[in-house]
Amino acid sequence: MRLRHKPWASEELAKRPNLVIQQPEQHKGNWNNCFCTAQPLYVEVGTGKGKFLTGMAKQFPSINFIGVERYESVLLTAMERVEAEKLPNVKLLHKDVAQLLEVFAENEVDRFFINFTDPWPKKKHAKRRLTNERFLTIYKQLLKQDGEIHFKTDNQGLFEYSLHSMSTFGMAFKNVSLNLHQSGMEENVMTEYEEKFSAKGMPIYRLEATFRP
Ligand SMILES: C[S@@+](CC[C@H](N)C(=O)[O-])C[C@H]1O[C@@H](n2cnc3c(N)ncnc32)[C@H](O)[C@@H]1O
Repeated sequence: MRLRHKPWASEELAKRPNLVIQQPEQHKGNWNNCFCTAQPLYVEVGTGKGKFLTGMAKQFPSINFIGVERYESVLLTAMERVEAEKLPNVKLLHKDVAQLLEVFAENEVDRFFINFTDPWPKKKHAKRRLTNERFLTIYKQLLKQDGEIHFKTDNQGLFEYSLHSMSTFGMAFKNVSLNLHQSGMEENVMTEYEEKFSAKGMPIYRLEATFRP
């Protein structure tokens, strides 16, 4: 992702504390209190500019959504998008996914979405992939008993790596697709990157996975 440095981003994000949660650690175990309604909690890691999050929150008002993103300049666009739609069921966190154990309690999350995460193709960078065992350990602790991970990517290498990484971790799969847009799946909300890659004719890979089959 090409990042445009926005030195004012931090200040802008801090002006919307009801949307961009400033000290998320304080809400650990009580995220439902941050929303108008107590309902299932879905978290998108590496949310980017928030297109998927916003689309999902509109489509599923009876779910609470949190988007996690480590770059403020990107999160700012997500914030503007969510604000424009006036969505009561979305919050944003400026955090690295590696820090999520500080922010959520065990069994607090119903679903994680990992969309078009950076593939980090070099072997020496494998630990940075959001489907590496380092991150799976975190998701496992935070997910409820029947919680799921939904993963989409355009990158065949990352998809194969993730299937291997998740199955080595003992996870079970369902609804695996090697060409999502030809699979007839309804209700697919496209992400920013998904739109870009599918417009170029690239197949989109997708899977759903659980830790406790
Ligand atoms: C390639 S973009 C995809 C954005 C969006 N999910 C989409 O599909 O359009 C990946 C995003 O994940 C974020 N990201 C990658 N690793 C992260 C991490 N460890 N913690 C938080 N965000 C991360 C990046 O900053 C970037 O915004």
